[in-house]
Amino acid sequence: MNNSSLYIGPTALPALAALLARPGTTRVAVLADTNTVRLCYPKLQPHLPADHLLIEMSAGEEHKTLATCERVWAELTEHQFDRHSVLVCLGGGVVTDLGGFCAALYKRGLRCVVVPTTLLAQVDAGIGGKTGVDFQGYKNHLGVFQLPEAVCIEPEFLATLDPRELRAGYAEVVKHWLIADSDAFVQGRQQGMFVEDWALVVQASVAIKQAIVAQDPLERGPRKLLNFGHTVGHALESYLLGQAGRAVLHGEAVAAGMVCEAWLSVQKGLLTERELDQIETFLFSVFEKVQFVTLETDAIAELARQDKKNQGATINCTLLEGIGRGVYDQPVTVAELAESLRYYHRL
Ligand SMILES: NC(=O)c1ccc[n+]([C@@H]2O[C@H](COP(=O)([O-])OP(=O)(O)OC[C@H]3O[C@@H](n4cnc5c(N)ncnc54)[C@H](O)[C@@H]3O)[C@@H](O)[C@H]2O)c1
Ligand SMILES: O=C(O)C(=O)C[C@@H](O)[C@H](O)[C@H](O)COP(=O)(O)O
Ligand SMILES: [Zn+2]
Repeated sequence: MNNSSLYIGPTALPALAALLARPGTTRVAVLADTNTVRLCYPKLQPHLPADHLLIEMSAGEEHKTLATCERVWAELTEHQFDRHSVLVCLGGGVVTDLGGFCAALYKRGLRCVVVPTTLLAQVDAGIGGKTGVDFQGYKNHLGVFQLPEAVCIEPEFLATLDPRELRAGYAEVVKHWLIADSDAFVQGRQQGMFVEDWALVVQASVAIKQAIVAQDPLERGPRKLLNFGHTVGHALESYLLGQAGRAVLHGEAVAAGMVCEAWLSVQKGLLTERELDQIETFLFSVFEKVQFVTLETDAIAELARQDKKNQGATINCTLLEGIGRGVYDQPVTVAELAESLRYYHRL
């Protein structure tokens, strides 16, 4: 995989304009959801060629599906987009995951530029080339690794973000600290969500993710560190997504998953009770508890059998061997995952 160019801050949108004006570029489409069309697209428009095509999709995880991709592909086809065209993905992780996937498959690949507009997408989803959609209730079950040509991060987009969405993105920031930066965790615990300059948080978090992805872009090994909190988190998110009125945001599920997987780390003798307490106290100071009943824990844990880190019947989890030190390929059982959910439920 080649590298993506990365632009963060005031140079990001002018850099996008320069990329789109590159000789040989045939057409430009912008994929945005109903909210980013309204709140972010006007800021992007001056940096786009006048004849660009706007493709709008419905907002929300429930639309991260093949059906939405089909609509995107149909529009690109109708407007005769070729491989020298560019798809600009303007939105949160749903738009960047789905748009990146559409770009990778359309005519076996057209150019793609990511303009992430949520904290979660700026620190995580927009970086590293994991693209995909949900399928049959399983998270990101269909997807490809395909780096975009460029990632253009303008932290000013965060100004219109709902506080709940900002918090959800913060979960992935905390994940980066827990797997790779103990000092940032110590500092972050003091600061909490009272952040003066989100651009600095974004920059530091992107650096952690990029360093890990650079070592292992296709997730054969160390990239699995970035999945801390996701074995349980994705199971919980998938379980609740299918139930009316109970869906939680990806970051909220990951925050819960990190508590469960930190607890599992203690059970495996990798993390101390004191460290678990620090992690839990901090996460519960930011995130509300995800609601489920103990009767549901087995069914939730069962969903981890489809986790992409698994090998055969072995469920491989990423755990912590200390704050700031993730460790991947740690085998866990469905029973242990269910027990971790019961622990979380009792807190
Ligand atoms: N590919 C990866 O590496 C990766 C990493 C983490 C998460 N993800 C995926 O990302 C998705 C979650 O992403 P998300 O949290 O960004 O959710 P999202 O894309 O659903 O965006 C959250 C909400 O915020 C709105 N929004 C976006 N930008 C806005 C802005 N600037 N102002 C106001 N509203 C805005 C969206 O319309 C949406 O309603 C999940 O599907 C998750 O699986 C992927
Ligand atoms: O970039 C990665 O690698 C990650 O695992 C980042 C995660 O935060 C993200 O949610 C990712 O989409 C999960 O991937 P999956 O392979 O578990 O679907
Ligand atoms: Zn995630």
